[in-house]
Amino acid sequence: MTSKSRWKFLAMLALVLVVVMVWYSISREDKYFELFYFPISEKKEPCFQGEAERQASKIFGNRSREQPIFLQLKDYFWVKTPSAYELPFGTKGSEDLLLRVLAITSYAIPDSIQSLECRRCVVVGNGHRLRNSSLGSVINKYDVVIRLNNAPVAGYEGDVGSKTTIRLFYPESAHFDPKIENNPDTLLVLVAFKAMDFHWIETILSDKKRVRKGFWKQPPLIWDVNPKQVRILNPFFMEIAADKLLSLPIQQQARKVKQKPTTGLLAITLALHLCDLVHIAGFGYPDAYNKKQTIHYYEQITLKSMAGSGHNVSQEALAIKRMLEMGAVKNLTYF
Ligand SMILES: CC(=O)N[C@H]1[C@H]([C@H](O)[C@H](O)CO)O[C@](OP(=O)(O)OC[C@H]2O[C@@H](n3ccc(N)nc3=O)[C@H](O)[C@@H]2O)(C(=O)O)C[C@@H]1O
Ligand SMILES: CC(=O)N[C@@H]1[C@@H](O)[C@H](O[C@@H]2O[C@H](CO)[C@H](O)[C@H](O)[C@H]2O)[C@@H](CO)O[C@H]1O
Repeated sequence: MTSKSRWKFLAMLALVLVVVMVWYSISREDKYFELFYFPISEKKEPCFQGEAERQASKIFGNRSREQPIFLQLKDYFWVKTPSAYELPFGTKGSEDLLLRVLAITSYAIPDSIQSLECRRCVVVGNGHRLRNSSLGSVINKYDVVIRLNNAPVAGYEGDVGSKTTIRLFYPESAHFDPKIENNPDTLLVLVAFKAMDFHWIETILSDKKRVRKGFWKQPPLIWDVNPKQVRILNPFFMEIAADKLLSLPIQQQARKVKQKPTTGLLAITLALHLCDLVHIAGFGYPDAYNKKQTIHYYEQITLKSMAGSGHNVSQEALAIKRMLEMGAVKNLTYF
């Protein structure tokens, strides 16, 4: 081989190598995107009865199958269901307050959900990734749309939809006018973190004397809702989200800032037990060094606002990635 043709040969070899490397990295990226973001088709995703429950048992074990989604009066009135943990992971010590709340609220899963052959659910996180996503009409097509805290819908319908089947909240995160951001039949599901949260909902619903102290932010004192639409989430789901997804210690009395799952991670845990198919949207925080990036789709606040909240967002991201990788949930936004 002359030196000229040797060079030609080497150049060809280098070119082939570059092509192979580019192809390999593109195909890997495709796989990555398929895992953490999946393209939305016009057709409804096929739904398989019991699929989410099968996935849930891999993550959370079989104990969760027997647990009611919402707390029931009979478990506290006729039998005194013992709980191993205090709020937010159990009801130990809060039974009397809880009993009064359960006497005026309901626990039933509405017929509109109960009668579905297969329950397609979407959990809408409050993340900035929903902004300009145009996912509104896609979100509205799910049978059950789960929203969190005071996340607005009015004015953001194009990106987040307008249907709200279930909204998780606690006193400090309750919207002051629940009629604006919900549908007439939205289930308002209280996530209790402390005994005062039960006291708050009782005084609001039975129009008793309000207590202002004991909250980290002033909750509504007048709240125009029908008690029949209020449910109390079984704290068992907080326990398993903390234990199985984040490996947090459940008994942690000595610690100053108690670590706990975010309401969104709790909602995914709930959905895996209530639904047959679980999709998520609007999850994911900016990197810690991204100090100016706003975190919500509806307001300008940064990660700094979450200091002292007791959440480990990087650990949560790993937990969500794990659920995406195993196919337990699918993501409508990127992750
Ligand atoms: C200041 C403060 O305490 N902020 C907390 C707020 C606040 O209390 C409410 O918005 C009411 O005003 O609530 C939280 O969360 P927040 O209401 O912000 O968001 C709801 C859930 O969406 C997911 N999320 C949000 C933003 C983002 N960039 N990525 C996300 O994945 C999370 O799973 C989150 O749970 C909460 O309840 O978890 C957690 C936040 O720490
Ligand atoms: C002891 C106490 O009240 N701690 C408060 C935290 O619960 C609260 O975190 C907030 O507590 C909520 C429950 O009440 C939710 O878990 C929410 O995700 C979380 O951010 C932070 C908010 O800045 O303020 C502290 O004083």
